[in-house]
Amino acid sequence: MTAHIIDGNALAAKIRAEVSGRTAALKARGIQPALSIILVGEDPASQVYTKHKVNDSTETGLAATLERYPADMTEAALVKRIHELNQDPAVHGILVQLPLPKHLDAQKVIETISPAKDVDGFHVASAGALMVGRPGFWPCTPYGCMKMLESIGYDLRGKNAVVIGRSNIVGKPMAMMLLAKDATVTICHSRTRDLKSFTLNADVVVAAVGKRNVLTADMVKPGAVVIDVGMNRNDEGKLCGDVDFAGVSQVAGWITPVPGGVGPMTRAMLLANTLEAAETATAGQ
Ligand SMILES: Nc1nc(=O)c2c([nH]1)NC[C@@H]1CN(c3ccc(C(=O)N[C@@H](CCC(=O)O)C(=O)O)cc3)C=[N+]21
Repeated sequence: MTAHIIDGNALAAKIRAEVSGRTAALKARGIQPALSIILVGEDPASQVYTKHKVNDSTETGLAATLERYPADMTEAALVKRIHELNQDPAVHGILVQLPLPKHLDAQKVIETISPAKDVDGFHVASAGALMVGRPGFWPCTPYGCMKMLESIGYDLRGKNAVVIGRSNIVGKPMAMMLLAKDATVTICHSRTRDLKSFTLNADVVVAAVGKRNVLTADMVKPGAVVIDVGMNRNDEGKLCGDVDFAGVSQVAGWITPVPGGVGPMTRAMLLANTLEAAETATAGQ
């Protein structure tokens, strides 16, 4: 058996096209949707990612501003800048690229972002809203995973979903989104005993650990949907996920590739969240 591939690049392109349409509608009302991205320090991966985000934004008609600050920026200065952006009606979304330099308390910094502009969905208020099913921004990576499931018409009601990983950014919000669709959700993590006993029972597995080959063919129920959130490098320096793709794709029914899976969807959902922020902020204007 060979799994169907869920093409994140293709689905992300579709979402970007929708975003472009909504951007055009806002512009017709004289509103320019705008995203401010803050990058502190020189992390090479962050520089690449933020450049991608600016390019994606420009391509879909959003105005993205990348503000770069030195690695020794103080928390007070960063918080002050975020307060200014919170007050600026021309800015609809604010994103502070992670990781931040060690001397800055990332969660504290994120919580200075107005929840109405928290397009990453990392604010504690956004997390709370997701948990209780109130309106608020959903973190882009798990949100993108839900869109991928939706794209194959997958009905989660009563299904067994296993999330491997319990981060605030992916694992926990992913579990909440699956639960809201009536899946029976299990969160596994580094202290889980006998991971395979859980994954073998899963109709859906989301791997979000950040380690290669966390999920291998012998751990997957035939026909299961496998979503790979991992971003790792193999021995040849090539990008790979948490899932042994070659093996698991022989067993699974559906699988997402890396690259070209969840990554592009994460970026697309950031655009969608920013549009949503702009539409909400300017409703009736
Ligand atoms: N405030 C904040 N928000 C984030 O959303 C955020 C962050 N900080 N810090 C870093 C992580 C990582 N992340 C990725 C998004 C897309 C790809 C992506 O598009 N990957 C491509 C490959 C890109 C490549 O070739 O390197 C793919 O999987 O096909 C990767 C990684 C967002 N993050």
